[in-house]
Amino acid sequence: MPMLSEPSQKYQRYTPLNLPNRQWPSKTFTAAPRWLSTDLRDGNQALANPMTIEQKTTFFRLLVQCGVKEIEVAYPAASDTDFGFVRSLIENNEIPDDVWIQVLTPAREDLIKRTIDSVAGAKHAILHMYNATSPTFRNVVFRNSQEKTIELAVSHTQIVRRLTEECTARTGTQFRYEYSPETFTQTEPDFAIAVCEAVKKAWGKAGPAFDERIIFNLPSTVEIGPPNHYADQIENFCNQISERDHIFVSLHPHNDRGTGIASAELGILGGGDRVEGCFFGNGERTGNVDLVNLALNLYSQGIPPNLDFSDLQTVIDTVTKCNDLPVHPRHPYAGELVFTAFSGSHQDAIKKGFEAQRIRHADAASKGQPQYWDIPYLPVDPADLGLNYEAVIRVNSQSGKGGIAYLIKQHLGLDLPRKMQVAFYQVIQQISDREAREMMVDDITTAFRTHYHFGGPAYKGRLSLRNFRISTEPSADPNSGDEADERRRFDGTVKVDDALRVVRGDGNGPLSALLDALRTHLQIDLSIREYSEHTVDSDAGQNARAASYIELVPSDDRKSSQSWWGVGVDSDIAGSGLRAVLSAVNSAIGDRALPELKLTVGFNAKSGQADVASVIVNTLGLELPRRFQASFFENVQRAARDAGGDISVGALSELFQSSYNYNTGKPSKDFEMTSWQLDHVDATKRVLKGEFILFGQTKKVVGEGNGPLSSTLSAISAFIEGALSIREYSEHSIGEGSEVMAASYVELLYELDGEKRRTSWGVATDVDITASGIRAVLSAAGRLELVPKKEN
Ligand SMILES: CC(=O)SCCNC(=O)CCNC(=O)[C@H](O)C(C)(C)COP(=O)(O)OP(=O)(O)OC[C@H]1O[C@@H](n2cnc3c(N)ncnc32)[C@H](O)[C@@H]1OP(=O)(O)O
Ligand SMILES: CC(C)C(=O)C(=O)O
Repeated sequence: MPMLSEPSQKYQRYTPLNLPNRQWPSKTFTAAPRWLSTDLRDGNQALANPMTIEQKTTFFRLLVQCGVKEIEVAYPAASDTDFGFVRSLIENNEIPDDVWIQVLTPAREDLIKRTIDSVAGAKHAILHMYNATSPTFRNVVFRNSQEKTIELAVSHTQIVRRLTEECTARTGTQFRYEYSPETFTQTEPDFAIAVCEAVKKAWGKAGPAFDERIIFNLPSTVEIGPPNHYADQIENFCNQISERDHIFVSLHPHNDRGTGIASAELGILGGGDRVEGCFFGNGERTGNVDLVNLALNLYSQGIPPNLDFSDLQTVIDTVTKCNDLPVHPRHPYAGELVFTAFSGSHQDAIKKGFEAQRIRHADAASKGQPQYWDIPYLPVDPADLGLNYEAVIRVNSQSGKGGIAYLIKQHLGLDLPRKMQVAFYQVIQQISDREAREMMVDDITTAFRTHYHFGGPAYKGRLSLRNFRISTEPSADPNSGDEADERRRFDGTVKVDDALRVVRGDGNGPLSALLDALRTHLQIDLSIREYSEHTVDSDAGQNARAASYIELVPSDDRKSSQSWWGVGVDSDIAGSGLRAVLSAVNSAIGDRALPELKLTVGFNAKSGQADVASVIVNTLGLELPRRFQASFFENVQRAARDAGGDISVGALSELFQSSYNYNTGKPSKDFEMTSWQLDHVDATKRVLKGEFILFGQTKKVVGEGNGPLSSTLSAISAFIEGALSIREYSEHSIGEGSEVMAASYVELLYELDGEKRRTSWGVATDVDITASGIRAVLSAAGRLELVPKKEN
């Protein structure tokens, strides 16, 4: 049958109360109500497969753990399982002393008796009896008049009193009494009050103390009106009932209209003291009111809910397992999507909110003021519920730059500049549009690493920085007298595709010097349009690193609409900037062919120092320091003159090896180390003992210094005239993993009375870095034509 065009012919409106002085609309929440969980009764009776004793026990323990102090555990007369469950709680001492278990019974003597038997021996129990009071139930279900309905409630309350007192006398169990005029919201208000007055009188023991109060539970058994009507009904009841201070008014909202939460909240404002409900709103039909939701609503208003959901995921997992019902992904607080924003403007606001809050909190902390939570779109902090921020922002085609930047910040620690956010957003948009799916965090960070050639060998671009040195060059105008005019020089080794290139350039800073080097050696002509940097891992103290961001544009078109962004992170600020330049350069060059390093050429009239150094690094793996390059270049030029022009690559590296006695394969050298031992005498004193070949003869040596190199010099000095000192030293690794070796470079200065000072470079490699340093010193010493000490 289709929906009716005139539904008033089928459905009747609720009858509003005439309550001219209603107070609840201007009241606010100040404290949490008492909570009763009816998961194990009203929740359980609504399940296709009611819980087993094991499931009920697990659920009971969870409720206790969350701090629920009144728990309706069963309808014991319904089944042996329910009866047995109550007995097992008591017999296994599962009930803490401050927890009251509650059991429900209809108004039938045999069933009341069995219900009381189920709780006999418990420390505390609430006996809960109900009978329906509304006209339909009176007429249809019970076929009772109003008088008979009151009589049923009164006579069975008297039975409850008698049987509970007998039980107390027998077992010591302390009872409280709860009475429910079932279908309260559909009952004539005056009649509901009349029934409760009669029950109170029949009970005859209600008093003002906590244990003495009678509980009147006023259920919206079926939610038939809006929440303001429920609030009116509760306020009216609270005003009319006698001895209000001898009563706890309990609310028991269902959710047929989807306003169970609102009904409970307005009902509390109307005077309710206590709320009965289920976790995540399980219960008959559309369920009972959700206690988790109600409690966290209070929490988000700064009111302690007296329930602990600090580990909400465990609560969800336990409840869904026991009920065998899922929690909807959009369920307030608990749904898996409720702390998640997919849409761009939400993400942007959340990201800005977190940034602003960090500053606001630091300020409040410094003034000893509360650090209030105020994040757009997030009413509570997921962390308070034991949830992380992982899911706060998820990215799909509806997302914007802000959300993506937030994830990059969260997961890579990088705070992208605004224009770079826009650029990276386009990268993600393209992927997300193309693949028509949500972009997971891994997708985004991988896209970032791939696009910017960032974060490890797997993401390396065509160009990568092997080593570098930045030095200061005096200004081109020596008369300027301005230190700011000093130029910077970049000397470094860059891996270009598969070859290593020694490059150099200068500029007014390290980055422009690198760009100059790339322009000179690789015909890559780009300039910087935007640069920014920040500290990463700022909590890491000395280990903090710098992140740099660079936008490059073609040098001949600084206003170009096309630009390339790059990012670099390094412990050194210059290093991070240089890496950022190469990151952007990698995007800019794409697949473009670069001028090749013609390793077949070796040396010819056009070759410069860098070309020769490039040959050495590619053939021998040695990354010569700049002044070593210059020194060797002079050798090469001399050799080329002698050879009448060009030198092949092979001859060039042989020349290097023979010049510095480096891995020549020749068995004996005039200066070599055959054994060594370095003793650390104290923090600044080392003693080197060993056997060196000096002037072609094996000598036992001893030297002392503050490190291996000075100790080696001291050991040699005993055998020579004049004085040796170290002018420059550097080292680097060659190879990777277990194959790694150390390469050391030393420039020695030799001073001999009456003679010109001489200098020479030496080089050595060894698996041990100390040994490679000692060998490099001997390699340099061997080229200095040292004068042996005259024998005394
Ligand atoms: C709104 C609520 O959630 S109320 C709680 C509902 N929960 C349950 O019903 C779960 C447990 N119930 C049961 O296991 C069974 O209904 C029992 C064991 C209580 C009773 O079973 P039965 O004796 O077979 O009766 P049945 O289930 O058919 O109940 C209907 C009878 O109880 C009467 N009845 C219904 N509610 C009540 C009540 N609160 N007090 C007294 N009698 C009642 C009905 O008028 C009807 O009586 P009739 O047989 O004379 O016409
Ligand atoms: C037994 C009563 C309180 C009940 O569950 C209801 O009316 O929903």
